[in-house]
Amino acid sequence: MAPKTTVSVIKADIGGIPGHAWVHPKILEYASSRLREAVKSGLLIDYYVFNVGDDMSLLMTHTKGIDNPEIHGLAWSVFKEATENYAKKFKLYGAGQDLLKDSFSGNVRGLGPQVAEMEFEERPSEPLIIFAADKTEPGAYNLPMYKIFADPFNTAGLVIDPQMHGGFRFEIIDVYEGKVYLLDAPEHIYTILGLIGTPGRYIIRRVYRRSDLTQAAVVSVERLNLIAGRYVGKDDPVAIVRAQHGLPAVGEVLEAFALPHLVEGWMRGSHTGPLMPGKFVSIDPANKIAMGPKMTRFDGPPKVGALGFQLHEGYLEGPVDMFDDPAFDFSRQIAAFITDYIRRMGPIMPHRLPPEEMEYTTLPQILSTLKPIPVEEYERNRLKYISEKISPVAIAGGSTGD
Ligand SMILES: O=P(O)(O)OC[C@H]1O[C@](O)(COP(=O)(O)O)[C@@H](O)[C@@H]1O
Ligand SMILES: [Mg+2]
Repeated sequence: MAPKTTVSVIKADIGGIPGHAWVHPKILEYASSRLREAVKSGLLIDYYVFNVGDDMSLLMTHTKGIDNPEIHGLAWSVFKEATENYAKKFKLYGAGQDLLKDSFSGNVRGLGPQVAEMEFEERPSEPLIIFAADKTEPGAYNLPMYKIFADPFNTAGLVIDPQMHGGFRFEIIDVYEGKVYLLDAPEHIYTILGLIGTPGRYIIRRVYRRSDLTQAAVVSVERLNLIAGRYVGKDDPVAIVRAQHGLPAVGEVLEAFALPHLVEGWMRGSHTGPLMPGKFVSIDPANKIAMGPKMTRFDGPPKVGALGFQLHEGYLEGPVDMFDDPAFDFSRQIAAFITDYIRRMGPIMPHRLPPEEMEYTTLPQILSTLKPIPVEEYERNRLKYISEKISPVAIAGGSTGD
């Protein structure tokens, strides 16, 4: 059997410049130098460091398999030391934000960083697209993943290519209950949609070609708020998709991002907004660094970046910035238009998220200071209540400052 290659993407927000907009170039340089050493020592075959917004991703190739303590340990130490030596020193905003626990015990899952990893035997040619998004959550990939692997109006190959005609198997995780649903397209598409239409809870985590169980995609599914029990930013997710030769073509993978669908996240993790396909600002092949899109308007809008590679024996040829093309300018304009439109709703739902999703934000702290009056009691004494100089509702639990 041919040796297998593992592709790991581990990402964390360890501090932004300014605020939550971008990653400091020195942090990317530091991470690149650490991963270069890991190549020299033989732990990694190849790597690339990049960011989208304030999240830094470490793309690493090796032969150690998924969930490997040495690979996870390397990522953890890069994030930890970059936090200590750069983010804290420069007083970057939210230094160490995603490093939720102090002790590392072999795996970064559950500690804050997002992880997407896949181990596979390389095909004769292996195109890969790596996605990273900021100001949103793992369920943001539900709709594109569904389109790529189950929607013939997106992916012509589902109709035309005999290797794909048997469809794909979706692994969907319920992040609240810790349960997995395995469902097949096309037979179960209505059930799949019934689940993934709730992207905050049911997340497409892996996709397999049914004819031979080739894994085609993996998405990171860590939910920070569920780990931390409080608002610590959104779970800006990463994903890996393999393309071509019996899997969706590169263009079919990208097609799913042409219409900027609405996702949860954006400002304070509390708003719905369009997922804009973003362009990278610069690519530095010598240092293996790609500097990604910035978060600007209302800390967004939520953005996704896509880097394309050809993989060979673990080496990464590329990247190609896949959304840096006039074909996606129109998508960006649509996203800008939706941004402008939806922003006019201000703090009103559905622009602001529903109460269940606000549970982990700071809004409950504000609302809990109010002491509303029972309706009957109020109706009996309405004149007394309305004549009070300052609202008796706000005053009862301490002024909210309104
Ligand atoms: O840290 P603060 O000033 O309380 O602000 C909350 C911040 O949380 C965020 O939602 C964090 O975004 P990230 O999840 O990308 O870190 C920003 O939109 C916002 O600026
Ligand atoms: Mg972020």
